[in-house]
Amino acid sequence: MTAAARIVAYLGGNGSFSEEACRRFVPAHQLMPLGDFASVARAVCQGSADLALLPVSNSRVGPIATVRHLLAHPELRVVGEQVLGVRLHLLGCEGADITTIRHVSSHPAALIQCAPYLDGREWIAIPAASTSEAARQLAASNDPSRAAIASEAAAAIYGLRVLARDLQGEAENITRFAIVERRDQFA
Ligand SMILES: O=C(O)C(=O)C[C@]1(C(=O)O)C=C[C@@H](O)C=C1
Repeated sequence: MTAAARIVAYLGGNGSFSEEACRRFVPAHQLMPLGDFASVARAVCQGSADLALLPVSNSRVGPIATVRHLLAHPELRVVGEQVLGVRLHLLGCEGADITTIRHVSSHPAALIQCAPYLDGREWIAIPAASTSEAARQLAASNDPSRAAIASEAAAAIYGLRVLARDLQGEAENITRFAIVERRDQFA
């Protein structure tokens, strides 16, 4: 990564794991949250962002196919990699507890990471654009039959309660992030 980079694009809004990765691994950069991985990659290709952080693989899920595909774009190059430990919690609104939940929403990668916890529960899993978006939508719905799987930071930001902690279980749950630049940026 070069010293000249200033704007970093990433998936999610406040409280996403990608945001946590940005704050840790590329601090002092201006954050540009976007709604999906393709928009993040496009922002770097088109020059509206100087770099991007994208999750490339997870210790439970394996490679994140969509992101691998985007990173094959000839205008992009990976300039660094960092790993983030991911702790996933079940969040609910006021009045919710484990017995009121019927639907659970999160990013598909997070839902897979929690499969051992979710298996055997008769909850309907609803994919969301990111863990933080699942938390934001839950807070807006204020519906005690719904839950989101997201970070502790997302619980605080969206005023949600943590109903159950560490759904990823005890084994290490690590997501590897790629730091990406436009290939010709400093040519
Ligand atoms: O949804 C988020 O919070 C993200 O940053 C995405 C993402 C991913 O796609 O792997 C990042 C880290 C975790 O593995 C779960 C979700």
